[in-house]
Amino acid sequence: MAAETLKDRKNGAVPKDTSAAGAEPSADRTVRKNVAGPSEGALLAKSMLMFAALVAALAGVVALALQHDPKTKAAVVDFFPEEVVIAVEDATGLSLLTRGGFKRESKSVYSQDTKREPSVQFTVHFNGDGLSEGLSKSSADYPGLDALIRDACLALPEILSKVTNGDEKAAVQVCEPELGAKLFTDRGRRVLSFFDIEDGQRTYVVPQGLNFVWPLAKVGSVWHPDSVESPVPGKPIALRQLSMSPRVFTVENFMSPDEMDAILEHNRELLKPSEVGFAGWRDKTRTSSTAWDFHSWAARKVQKRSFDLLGMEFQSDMADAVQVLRYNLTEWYKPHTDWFAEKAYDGHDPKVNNGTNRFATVFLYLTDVEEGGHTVFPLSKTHEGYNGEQLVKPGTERTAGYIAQSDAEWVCNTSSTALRSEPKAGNAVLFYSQEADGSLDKLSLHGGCPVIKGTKYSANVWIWNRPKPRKDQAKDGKPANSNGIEMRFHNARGEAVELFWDDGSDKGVFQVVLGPGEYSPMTTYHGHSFFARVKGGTERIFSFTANDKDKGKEKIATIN
Ligand SMILES: O=C(O)CCC(=O)C(=O)O
Ligand SMILES: [Fe+2]
Repeated sequence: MAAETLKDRKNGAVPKDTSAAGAEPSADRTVRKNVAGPSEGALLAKSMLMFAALVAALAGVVALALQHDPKTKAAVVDFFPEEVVIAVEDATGLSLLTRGGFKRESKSVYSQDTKREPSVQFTVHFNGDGLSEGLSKSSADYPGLDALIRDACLALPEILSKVTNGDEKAAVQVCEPELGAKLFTDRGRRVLSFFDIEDGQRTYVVPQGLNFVWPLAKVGSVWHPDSVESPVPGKPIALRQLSMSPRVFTVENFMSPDEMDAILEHNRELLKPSEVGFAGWRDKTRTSSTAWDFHSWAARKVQKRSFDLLGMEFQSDMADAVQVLRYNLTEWYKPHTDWFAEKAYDGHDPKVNNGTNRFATVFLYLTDVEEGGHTVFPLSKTHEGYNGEQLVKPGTERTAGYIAQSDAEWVCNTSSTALRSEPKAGNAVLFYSQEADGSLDKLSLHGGCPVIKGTKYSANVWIWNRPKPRKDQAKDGKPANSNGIEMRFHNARGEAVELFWDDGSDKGVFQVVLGPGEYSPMTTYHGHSFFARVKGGTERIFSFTANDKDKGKEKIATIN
């Protein structure tokens, strides 16, 4: 079975070639102006654009300008292809005067002129952990940032051992900045030198192999990330924490009206029922319509902004195409996880052998919805307004991606206290499919509640923790969409069943849980066999082998 089969089932139509991403948008060139006064920074940035060589001269100019005070000296202390930092040394030591230019990509390098960095006090916490006290550090105690990162990372052995599954050798490696251990501020800025840290700030160490996740504060807290620029002047992007577990945030002011219009314009005519292959038939777990947007400038721009939001470098092979959705009246998407639990490709577990899976979803609200259409998180018990009620049947959370129909209906019901994120044009909801240590988060179960009034347009930006598996890594070696057999399994029994791909082993390869009456679409190939068991049972109650003669037909395999 190909990896795409699972995408088909979970998320609708699968594009033929996810690498066919089209023209890259022009890079979001962000002038960093948090340190310098805006006018100095902007001026400097302009100068640099014209002549990089001017940089050195500029430092001289600044130095000259300051000559009236004999105690001050200026020097270029940090020079990247796209950024310059000029520091002024005065009686109190080195203090930063100005910084301008564009995002840098290289590692921190220190000045040739002066190796001194500012002396700052700050705390270091582990990735994602906004709740502990953290380790108190002073830049003055370290010869450089790398030494600090290594030391702070290794000083958190208990958390570290979760990341490395207790492997001490691995712990030394994942804490090594040369190999990729990083430090971030509590505003999502990658720390490349001590200049990036403000006195008293919290910072987060991210071991090699992991990505930064937004640390948890108090539910209801709001902050403005440094990692991303607002597309709407005067309306800064704000992160509002909705839940601790799963890790969910509203992202306010994430898109401009022009961007939303452009995405809608580009995709309106392309929307098709979310499950492909069978004209006129809709899987009842997902009734929306879908279009995959590889090309529109706006989708690419918002996708890139989503990487910025997450503090990650944009990499096209770490994202799916933007998936645009339309929900008409009563349409919905039953709760599910966005990550792939099934072993459709080698290495679906991010914690094993550099595995990769979906890491985070930035779910875009492209229109307001008059009523309904909320994104619901049925397993959250850490949000405002939750009253302790039993939202889903006990045990559901042990079966990733499964929820009983009646529970799904209940959590969308306005009288339940489940966490629901309101669809509001221009906003997004950010949630993580993985925990800060790289494990898949079963509690990230979520769905789109039925639209009660109006139409909901929205879109998924999916970001993976590492480059996605190549199609030829699918378990059966068959590349995607290689002329497979499109079919559906139907559970006609009154109890939930588990479907397995028969790989010849006793256990088989788990595919999906089918509740009573449920269907699951599947792309498979001639000769491939499947079997089913009653959920939790051991006996095989059904078997099926795909046959090429079923190609192009509405093949349904009924489990009864
Ligand atoms: O429509 C929503 O609010 C959520 C949709 C969703 O979870 C998905 O498309 O994967
Ligand atoms: Fe989803």
